Amino acid sequence: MQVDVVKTGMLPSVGIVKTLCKTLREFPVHALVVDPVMVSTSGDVLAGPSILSTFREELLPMADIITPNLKEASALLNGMQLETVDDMRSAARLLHNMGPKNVLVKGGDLPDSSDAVDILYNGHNFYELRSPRIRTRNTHGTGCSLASSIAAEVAKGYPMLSAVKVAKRFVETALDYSKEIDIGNGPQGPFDHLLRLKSHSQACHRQQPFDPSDLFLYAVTDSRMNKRWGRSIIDAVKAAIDGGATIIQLREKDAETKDFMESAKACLRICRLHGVPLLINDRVDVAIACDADGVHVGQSDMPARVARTLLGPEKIIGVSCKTPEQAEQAWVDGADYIGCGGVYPTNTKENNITVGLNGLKTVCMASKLPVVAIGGIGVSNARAVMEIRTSNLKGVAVVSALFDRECVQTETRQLHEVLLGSNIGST
Ligand SMILES: Cc1ncc(COP(=O)(O)OP(=O)(O)O)c(N)n1
Ligand SMILES: Cc1nc(C(=O)O)sc1CCOP(=O)(O)O
Ligand SMILES: [Mg+2]
Repeated sequence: MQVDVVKTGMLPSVGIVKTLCKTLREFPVHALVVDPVMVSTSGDVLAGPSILSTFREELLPMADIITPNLKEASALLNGMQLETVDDMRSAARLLHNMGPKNVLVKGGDLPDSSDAVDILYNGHNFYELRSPRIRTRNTHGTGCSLASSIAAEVAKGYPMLSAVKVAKRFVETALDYSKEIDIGNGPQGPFDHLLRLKSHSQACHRQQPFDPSDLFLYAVTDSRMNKRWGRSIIDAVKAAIDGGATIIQLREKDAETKDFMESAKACLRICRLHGVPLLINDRVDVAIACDADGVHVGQSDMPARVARTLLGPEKIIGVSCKTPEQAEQAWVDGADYIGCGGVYPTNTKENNITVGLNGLKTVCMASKLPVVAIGGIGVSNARAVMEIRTSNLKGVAVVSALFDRECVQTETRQLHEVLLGSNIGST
């Protein structure tokens, strides 16, 4: 049997570390994930300092990633004080000099931080991975689970940054899901890894984790418009993809649930063929039932936090936001992106408040999440929207300018050209 990825946990003696390194030299693997377990989250010392030099000299240089917590990073760096995110960056750089390809310094124990901040460094770039801190005593085993999840993602073929993001999201979602569990009397309780089995959403066949550049040309369908122009939702989706749409949302307000599910399944097959994510508007149940790539919810729909628990860590969740406060909440709730509008007045959504370009800019600047602009956008004004030039504005979401037209493919292609000409949003 060929082993692709090895993940190490507690290695309690020099002899064991040396045997492991010798075996890995003899039987090389695609990737080695080293969780340098020395000090547990609860503060117990799990491996003595005598093995530190063997770690530094033999094991770390072989690793594709190491995942120390603050105490472990400090122990590997001769007791270096780690109290701020800047300290974590310095530690990541120093540890990288010891030879691993990637270093993930986990800041779960960082004092005075309302977020859980981890620093990933690959020798070229630092990635500051933040998520809301989940207040619970059920944190036993989070470090091991994170490293194991990274190993599993790498074994599935994902690049390291994606693997770390998915693993972090998994741990965060599992922590949140199991924060109320009350087992035992110790200072820490366990968390429940099986949330996805329980939420019936284990199947995820999307090829890639969410990439914010997918928001570049976001086509949102409308059943009334398709009816008016005598085409099926499936033909509309095909045409939009052929014209260059980079993500599709099915916004079928009038559809019967059964018909909606059938159309969604057919659209999903087309989207998967083209590597284009498919989201469902409002209907988390339909998204789960047809294994869509995610959902888009508004302020009066199912809260994103609940949708996240139901959908699991890998599905895409977008939230409509008109204010910085809503954008902050979307981030706290575990959304992947926000939709901000109406940038211009629209006839597609009744009584929609127009926030204008200024409102869009204000929300973008406040948002920690990528943003897609929506509302009254088409070829004539898409460039002006993208020219507000905030780095997290990734694209435009459009309904009528694509679907209330005779040829969806031509309209989409033209909009695609305008967006490419604006040379923004694709980074
Ligand atoms: C990308 C994107 N942004 C905003 C919306 C609007 O969602 P919501 O406020 O829930 O309104 P409805 O679309 O459900 O009428 C969206 N759908 N997509
Ligand atoms: C669905 C939707 N949401 C909006 C918001 O502001 O949140 S505006 C909107 C309708 C967008 O349609 P069109 O591209 O035809 O203007
Ligand atoms: Mg909605």
